[in-house]
Amino acid sequence: QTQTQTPAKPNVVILATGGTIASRGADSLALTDYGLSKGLKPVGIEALVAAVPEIEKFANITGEQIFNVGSSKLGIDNWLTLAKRTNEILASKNVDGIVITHGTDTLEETAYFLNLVVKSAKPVVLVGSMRPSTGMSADGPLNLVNAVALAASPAARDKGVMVSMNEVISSAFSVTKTNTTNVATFKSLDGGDLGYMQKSTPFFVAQPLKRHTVHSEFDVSGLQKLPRVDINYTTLGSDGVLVDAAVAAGAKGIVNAGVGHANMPDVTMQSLKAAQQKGVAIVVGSRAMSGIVTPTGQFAEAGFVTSMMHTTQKARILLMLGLTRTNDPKELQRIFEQY
Ligand SMILES: NC(=O)C[C@H](N)C(=O)O
Repeated sequence: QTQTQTPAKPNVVILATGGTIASRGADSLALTDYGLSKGLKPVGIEALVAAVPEIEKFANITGEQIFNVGSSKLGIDNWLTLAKRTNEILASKNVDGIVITHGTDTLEETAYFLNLVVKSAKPVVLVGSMRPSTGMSADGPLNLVNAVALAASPAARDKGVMVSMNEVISSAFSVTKTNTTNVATFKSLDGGDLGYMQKSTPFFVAQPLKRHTVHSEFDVSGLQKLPRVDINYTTLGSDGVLVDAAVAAGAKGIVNAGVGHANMPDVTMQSLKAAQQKGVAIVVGSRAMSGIVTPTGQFAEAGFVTSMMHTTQKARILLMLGLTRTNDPKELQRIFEQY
């Protein structure tokens, strides 16, 4: 008599950090006012998992509550804790992938940070929801099922940190939140989407070409903090007052969100040059949502680093990590071109 062995299910850990996916509203139509601001305690990881027994189909699940806050309340200390715990979990032979539930407001930032500091090729998937768990047509349950299915899939290995929302798979490098409340809020800028989730199966169409995870030189394992980096937002008629304030506050780096191909008023340029004289690393980027800022003209002459294809919020993260290794503008420019 022969026995056919069913292949063992993958093991996926869900690390829960909070956000709308873990929030409750007063009623099913409370889609923008919910959660702690309404005095309603968040849902814990056990309840999140219990609400979607379908995930058992794809993986054996272990849940862990690491934080339970809205993502606008997270700080750099949370990032370091999350990165260290993620690396610990992924180092285990018994873990095949990880899902991180997260508020959507800063989800792209945490995804990109982890994309640079996770030391594993195993799938890492960030997921959230736009509607609270109690909301009508809540998007959290299907998002969570798809995220687990993606993290359990061997096809998702070595794709860098991914975001799985609304049946789309995005890379940490490209993804950004584009709408305050709509469930289709996450869009991929330069680089495009990685693929789709359909029937809870990943269908990839692309893979990231930028350095990430096991291909990254950044390591936060011994770090307790990151260098302060501030962003200055440029508008018609803006000046350098906030750049000067950032220097006074102890910034080690400043990302200027310029207009167009990183352009800015002359007074802003003067403040950035003065900051550079004091040893502050300057990255010039653009408030435009896509495109490249290459090192040309006045910025190259000033020895500023250019943001390449990073939005300013991601340029800030890359500069924070870059500054843990060097403050040589040439090396930082190399980093902005490779990641
Ligand atoms: N949809 C969400 O998750 C938004 C929420 N305010 C958060 O980022 O925590």
